[in-house]
Amino acid sequence: MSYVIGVDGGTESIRAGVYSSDGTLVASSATPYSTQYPKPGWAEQDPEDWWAGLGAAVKAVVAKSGVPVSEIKGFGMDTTCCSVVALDASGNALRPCLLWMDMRPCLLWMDMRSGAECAPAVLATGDAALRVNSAGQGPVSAEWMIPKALWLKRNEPDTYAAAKYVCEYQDFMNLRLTGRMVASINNASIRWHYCSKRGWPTSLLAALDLSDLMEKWPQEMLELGAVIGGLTRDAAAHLGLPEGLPVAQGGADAFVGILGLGVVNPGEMALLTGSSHLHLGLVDREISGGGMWGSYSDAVLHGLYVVEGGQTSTGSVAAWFRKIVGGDSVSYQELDAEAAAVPPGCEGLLCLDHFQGNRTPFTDPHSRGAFSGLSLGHTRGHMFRAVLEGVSMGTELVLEAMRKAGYQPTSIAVAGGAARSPLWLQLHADVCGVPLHITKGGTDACLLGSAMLAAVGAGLYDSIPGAAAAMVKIERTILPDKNAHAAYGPVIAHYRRLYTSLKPLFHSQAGGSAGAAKGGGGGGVTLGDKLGKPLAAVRARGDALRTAADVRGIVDASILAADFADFGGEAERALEAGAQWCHVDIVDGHFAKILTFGPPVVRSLRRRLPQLFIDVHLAVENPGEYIAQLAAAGASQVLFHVEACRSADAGHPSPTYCIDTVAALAREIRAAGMRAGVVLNPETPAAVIAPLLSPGAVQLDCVDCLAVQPGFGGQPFDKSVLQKVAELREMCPTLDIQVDGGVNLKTAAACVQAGANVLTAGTCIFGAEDCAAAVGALRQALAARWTLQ
Ligand SMILES: O=C(CO)[C@H](O)[C@H](O)COP(=O)(O)O
Repeated sequence: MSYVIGVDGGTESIRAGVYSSDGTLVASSATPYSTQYPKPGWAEQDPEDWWAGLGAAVKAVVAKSGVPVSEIKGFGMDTTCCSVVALDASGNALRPCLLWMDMRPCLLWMDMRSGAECAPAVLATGDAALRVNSAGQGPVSAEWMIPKALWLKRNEPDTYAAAKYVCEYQDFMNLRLTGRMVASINNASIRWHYCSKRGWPTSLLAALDLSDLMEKWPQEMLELGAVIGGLTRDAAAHLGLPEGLPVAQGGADAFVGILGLGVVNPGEMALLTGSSHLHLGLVDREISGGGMWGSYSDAVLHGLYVVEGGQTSTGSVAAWFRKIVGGDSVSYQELDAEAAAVPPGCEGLLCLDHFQGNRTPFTDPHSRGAFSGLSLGHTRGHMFRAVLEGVSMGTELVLEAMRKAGYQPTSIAVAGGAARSPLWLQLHADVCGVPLHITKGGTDACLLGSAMLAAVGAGLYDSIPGAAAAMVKIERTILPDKNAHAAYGPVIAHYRRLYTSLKPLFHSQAGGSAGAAKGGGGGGVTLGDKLGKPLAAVRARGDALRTAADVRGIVDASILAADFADFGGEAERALEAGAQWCHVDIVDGHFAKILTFGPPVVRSLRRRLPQLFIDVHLAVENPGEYIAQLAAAGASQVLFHVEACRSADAGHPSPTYCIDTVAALAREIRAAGMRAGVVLNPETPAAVIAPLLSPGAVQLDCVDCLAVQPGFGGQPFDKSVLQKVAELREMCPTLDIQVDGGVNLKTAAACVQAGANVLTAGTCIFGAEDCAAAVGALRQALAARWTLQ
C-alpha cells in the first residue's frame, strides 16, 4: 500500500492527514495558528506561523499514523484563498527557500480593508474580466486579490514598490516547500480575474493604474495535481519527510474540497455547509449570469469550468433558533422530529434566511431574516421547519440563477453540518429537485482533496477523476420526492417575493448605503450601492465589451398593455412568469399622438423591484430632455428614436437623420450609467445606424426594431421588420436586437430566426388568459437560438 499526505491550510488551523491510496484516512493532526485583528474589519496572519504549523502538524501525523516515511509517496496542500502576502527578494542565492522574506503580515481572505474604496473601484472599470462577478453587475468582494493589491499600493506604497512578489498563502508555502515560485491556476482563476482562455486581466489592471502587479504575480502557473517540484533539503528536515518528495499543486480549500467530494464531471455540484452554504458546480462551457459568480475556466479540472454561489447564513440560523428555544436543553434531533411532523410549506409560514445578508443571487448586505405568515396555530416545529425550508429555498434561488445562465445541476454532493440532518437533506432534495450524495469521509473533503492531488502528483493515478474513482466513495443518495417537489413550486414563488417585498424596508432600516461601505455580510459592496443607483443600471460598461457568445434570449414585457392601476404588480406577474426585462413606453403626445406616462413610473417600479431591468422606450420629440430624469429614476436602458434626431443641415449626407446627434445621445445615456439603444420605425432602414455598429467600436447596446407604428399596442405585425433584423444581426453579432410590437406566439419564431434576441411584447403577455404560458412560449421561441438570460 502507498500513502500520501494531504494538508488543509484553513483559517484557524493547519491540518495534515495521512491517507492510503484507496482514500482511507489513517491519521490526522492539526496545529492552530493565531489571527490578529488590528482594526475593525482587518484580519492578519503571520506566514511564519503557517510554516511552523505545517511542520508541527506533519511531524505529528506521520508519528501518529505509524506509516514509515519511505512509504509516503506524495504531498498535496490546499490553503485559504485569497490570503495575500507581499514578499521581498533578499538573502543567500544558494538557499533559495530562504530568499524570500515575508515583508508584512498576510492580509487574510476575510480582511475587509479594501471594501470601501478599492473593491468598488475595480467594479467601476466595467472591464470584461468582471464577467465572473455576476455578469459584470458585481460586487467585487474585498476578499479578492485585485482590491487587496490596490489597497496595498494606495496605502502602503513603499511596501508595494519593494515587493518582489504579491501572491497567495499557497504560493508562499509552495516556495518554502520546493524553492519554486509558481501560481495555482485555481487561485488565479477564482480570485485574481485571470482566465485561462483570455489570459491575464491586463486591461483591468491598466484601468486601475496597477499594471505593475503583473510583474509581482508569479510568472508561472500550474494546474491542480501538477508536480511543482520535490521537497528541498530544508523543507524535508522541517517536515520530517524525505528530500525530493513530490509536491503537487493545490488551490483554495473549498475548491479542492469539491474534488474530495468526488465532484469531477459536468453538472455535478458540491454543497459545502456549515454556518454558511457554498455551492460549487462544474460545467463544460463558459457561462456567466446575474446572481452567480464564475464561470472560472480550468479552475479545478482541465477543460471544465466552475460556477459559484453562496448563502451567508444557513447552519448559523438553525443554531440561532435552537439557542433561543432552549439551547442545550433541546437537541437538533428533537427539533427535526417536530419539524418532520409539519407538512411542506409549514401551513403558510415562511422564513427568509438572510440573517447576515444575502451573498447570491441578490448580493445584498442589508437584507435580513424574517418570518412571514405566523399565526397563533404555528408551533416550534413549524418555525424550525420554516428555517430549514427557507435555507433550502435559498439554495434553490442560487441554482435558479445558475440555470438561467445555462448550468443544470444533475447531482449535489453535500458535506458539513446539514449532512447530519436527514430531514434537512431531504428538504434540499425536494425543494431543488436534484439528488444529493453523501460521501464517506465527506467532512474531511478538503483534506481528502489535497491527498488526491498528492496521489496524482506522485503518479499513483493518472488524473484527478482517476483518483476520485479510487479514493471517494458515495455512501448514500437522497432522491427528491416528486410530489413534495411539486408542492414546493408555489411556496418558492412566495419565498422569492418575500425578499423583493421586504427589501425596501431592510434598506431603509439600514439607513441607506452606510452599511454597504463596511463590505458587510452579504458579500461586499456593489457599484450600485456606491453610486446610489440600481444594480441593473450599471451593467452597461461590462456588456459593451462582450462577445457574440454573451448574447442572451430575453423576454421584455411591455407594460403599455398592463393594468395602469398596478404597474408594479403587473411587472412582478410578468417576471414570475419568466420575463427578464420590463419595457416602459414613454410617449409625449407629439412624437406619437398619445400621452402615456413619464419617469415617475420608472421611479416607482425601481422602488418596488430593485433588481428589475427597466427598458425605457422614449417615443418623444426631445429624448435628451429625459436622460437625467431617467438616470435618477433608475432606468437600466434608454432607447430613443433615430427619427427624433433630424438633421438641421440640408447639406448633411443623411438629410433626414443626424447620426452625430444619435451618437452624442447614446454617449450621454451611457455616461449617466445606463445602457443606450435606438429605436427604428418600420420604414427606417438599418443602414442609417451602420456607422455606430462598426466592429471593435460598437456605440450602442441595443437596437429596437419596431414592427408597428410607435405609441400603441395591439397593432398587426409588419413582416418587413424581419429583413432589417437579419441585416442588423449580420452587421453586429454582439448586439441586443429587439423586435417590438405585434410580437406574439405566431410571430416570435420568425423574429428569433431573423436574429432578434429580445422579444418585446405587451398584448401577448398582459392580454393573455395564462400569462405564464404566453411568456413560456416566447421563451421557448428564444431558446431555439439563444441561451436564455
Ligand atoms: O413600443 C411599443 C409601442 O411604441 C409597445 O411596446 C408595443 O407596441 C407593444 O405592442 P404589443 O402590445 O403588440 O405587444
